[in-house]
Amino acid sequence: MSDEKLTPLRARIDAIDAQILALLGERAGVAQEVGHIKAETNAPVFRPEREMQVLRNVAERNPGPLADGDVQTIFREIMSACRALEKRVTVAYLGPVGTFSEQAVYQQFGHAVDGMPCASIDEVFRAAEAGTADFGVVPVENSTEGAINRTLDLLLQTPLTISGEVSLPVHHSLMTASGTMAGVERICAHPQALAQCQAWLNQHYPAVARQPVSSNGEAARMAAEDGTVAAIAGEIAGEKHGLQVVSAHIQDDPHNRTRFAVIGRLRTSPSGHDHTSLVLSVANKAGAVYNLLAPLAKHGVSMTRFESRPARMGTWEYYFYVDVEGHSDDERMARALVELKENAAFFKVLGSYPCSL
Ligand SMILES: C=C(O[C@@H]1C=C(C(=O)O)C=C[C@H]1O)C(=O)O
Repeated sequence: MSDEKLTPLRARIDAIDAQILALLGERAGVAQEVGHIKAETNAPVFRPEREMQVLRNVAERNPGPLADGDVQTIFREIMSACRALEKRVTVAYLGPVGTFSEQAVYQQFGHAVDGMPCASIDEVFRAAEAGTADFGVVPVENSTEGAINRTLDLLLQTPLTISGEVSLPVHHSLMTASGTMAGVERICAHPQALAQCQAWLNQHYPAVARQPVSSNGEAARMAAEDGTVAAIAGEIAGEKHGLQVVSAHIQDDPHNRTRFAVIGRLRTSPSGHDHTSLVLSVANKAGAVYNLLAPLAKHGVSMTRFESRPARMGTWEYYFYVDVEGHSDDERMARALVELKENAAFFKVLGSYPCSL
């Protein structure tokens, strides 16, 4: 390769980088000014609806050849760093480090945040409720395995609201310290991950014992210390513990995704493309659910999710977790919600938030 040809191109890249750097500095200065105004009025630093609008804008204006998703990743980090100049937010998540929940934190907030790994979903709620963390990130549903019931139960009681959602592709790998399955006696992972890889495991390692553990991160940690253990986890968790991949993408559904909720005290304003999450319940009689949901159809509000959970207090039969398109401040939605509330024995708006990218 001739450096003669590369040298002038590299000089151009250096000159462009200098311009980018100067503009980044200018942008950060403006963000600091925003920060001062927010501090005077005690306004929230993190504005998910505004950040989502910026990300949608850059995808729309992207001249190429960079992919929209890559440009958005860059701008997410720019906003994260700018926001950290106003105030660094602390975000609790289901740990340990290296979990998909941690990835979801970075997907929503960028890397200029203080992550707070918690031992359980309950602890994430507690940290956000007590104010030790500004926000929490909890898994809500998986496309293969369905609802994360503990999260649904805790959402019912919490005074927090959902201020954002994150949808992550979840790819699992089988990993060991050596990169081979020689000497492996058990395959460890979180029960959800074992379930998501069930058919693949039955086909490839039917004779190896499967052991559910508290998280995939914990499985990766065990595999790093013990040559008889193989872990199923995301490759980031494997890298953190120095594991090598035996087989990649072993989840039964190649489109496997997990949806996470961002919980906090912040009531997110409309972004123009939002979801609203509700919990409802009705007395157990014929046609009750049909009547309950009628206001949505009447006001043209589309439902994107309907999930039921048995009520364990005895008063009502089921709680319905319903997601609809739009923001609770939208006129049509506000009218539908008033009527829904009249029909419901239990009614709670969990929050309105921008749809994930
Ligand atoms: C600068 C602001 O504060 C934060 C940082 C943003 C950014 O860097 O673009 C956007 C929204 C906020 O989370 C703002 O509210 O506009």
